[in-house]
Amino acid sequence: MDLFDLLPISIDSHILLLSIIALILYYIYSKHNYWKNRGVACGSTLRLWLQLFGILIGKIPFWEWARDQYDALPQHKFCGTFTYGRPTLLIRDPELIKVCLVKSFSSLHDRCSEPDPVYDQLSSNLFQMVGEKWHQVRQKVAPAFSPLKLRIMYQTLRECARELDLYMQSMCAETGETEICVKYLMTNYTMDVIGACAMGIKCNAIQDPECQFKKIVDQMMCYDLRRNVYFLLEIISPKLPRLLRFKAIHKEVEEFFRSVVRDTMEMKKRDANRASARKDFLQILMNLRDCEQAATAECTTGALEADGTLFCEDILVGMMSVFLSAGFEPVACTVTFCLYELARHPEIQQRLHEEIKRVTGGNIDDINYDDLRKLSYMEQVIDETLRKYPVFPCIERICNERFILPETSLVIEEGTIFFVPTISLHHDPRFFPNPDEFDPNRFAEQNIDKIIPGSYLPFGDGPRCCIASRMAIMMIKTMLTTMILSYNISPCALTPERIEFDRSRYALSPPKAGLMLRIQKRKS
Ligand code: HEM
Repeated sequence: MDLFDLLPISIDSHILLLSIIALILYYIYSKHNYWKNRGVACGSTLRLWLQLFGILIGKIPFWEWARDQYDALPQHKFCGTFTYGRPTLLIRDPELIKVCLVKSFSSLHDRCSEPDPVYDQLSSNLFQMVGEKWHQVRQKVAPAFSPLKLRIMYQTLRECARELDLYMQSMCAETGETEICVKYLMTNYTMDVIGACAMGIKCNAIQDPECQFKKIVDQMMCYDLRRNVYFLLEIISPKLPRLLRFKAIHKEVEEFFRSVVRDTMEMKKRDANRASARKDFLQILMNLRDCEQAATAECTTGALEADGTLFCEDILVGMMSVFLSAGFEPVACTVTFCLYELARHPEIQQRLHEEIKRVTGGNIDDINYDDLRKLSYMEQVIDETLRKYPVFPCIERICNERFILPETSLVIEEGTIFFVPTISLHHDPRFFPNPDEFDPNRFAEQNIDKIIPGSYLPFGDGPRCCIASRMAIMMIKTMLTTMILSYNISPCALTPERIEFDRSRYALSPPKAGLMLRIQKRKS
């Protein structure tokens, strides 16, 4: 009796099984040689594939995989790896990162996942768009984030901040203090802000934390098996998910967004003539769509092709979904991390409080847009928070044409993925000495020149960087001013010594169980 006789399958099945295993091993081996044959350093293949399996089943977050690859080959400027079957170049050198993201943009202008408007309606968004269409949409949408537009938007932020303050006052009403899950509080508040700025809708997440809107947006930022399988299929071949009719997003999420955007557009049309109508992003996109429709009606042979409409309903829905999901989590997480560090560093919090008091005159209702710009120490604190906790921990690009990696003779094939592990750069002692220490002084005027270009990338770099970085900083500043001017933040018995990140999120996120801090009303 041999080993095979013990197994409950036939000899044909054994041969099939062994052939499949042999094929997989051959595939892995041949992939490993891909970089070796090109003279590019590459880490252990077995470890890499085990990690990728861990990502697929949701046990390892992507950023941990990238960090591991970065640490494996410390003496190299870049190293070869694989994202499932796709050759991937992980860049470790700040100068080369700058070159790739900025100078070589024409060869590296897209991210890995392509939109498929027919099959996945939420994918028609700025984050996923590729090529010329991305370029045109970005150009048209960028003015919505100009300082002038932000100044108008600031009024909406202040209204939301007032609600946050009222909520905090009610929490501290009895004893003057409370212990609160700041992640939960900031997530709800950010949802209200993003809902109001993006679509002019009142989510009321602070008052009603169970609101459906928040649940849906929250779901979009979570790793789950469905998403990971989709990602795997897409990396094997971008057309594969479509062929298999497999979607990354649950149908209910897509339908929810579509109906919210449709209803809000209807409401806006009805309110169009009212002076109080809000100037939110949806309104800006609707105006762009109206201009486009008018231009197409006047001139059918214009710059846009017959099927090249930029602002159709799918794009409006997709853009709203990305503004909500890309905006909500990073802002909420950054403020949570910041409050945690301020609680642990009372001297930094004190200096920040003094600055806010000096700049604003101490009255929360008097804080205006220009005051925010004068808060230079707060900027240092935010920069350091984003250094220690880069909520977007990796930047990715896909090579859209064969090109030679600058300053090398390495030919990069079309379809190769480029990975920049921001989290590793921000924690590399070569660029940031004592990286675990929270030290806003790194970003003080006299030290700013010591930061090596390409080593600090919280908002990415080059033409494809975060379109809303100024808006994000304005939101974070508004939240911090509201909290720090009137409340003292300190650790409580449940505050952890070290933060364990939530491994089920795309973004670097505080622990799933929450992050508890003590909040006391200040006396003056
Ligand atoms: C602390 C807050 C935020 C951080 C740290 C952050 C960071 C980033 C990063 C790293 C990227 C990728 C950049 C690259 O690939 O080079 C990105 C892209 C993007 N972000 Fe943000 N972001 C934040 C807030 C927001 C907000 C509030 C919105 C919208 C309301 C937003 C909308 C976008 C969009 C649409 C893109 C894609 C841009 C494009 O491909 O053209 N982000 N963000």
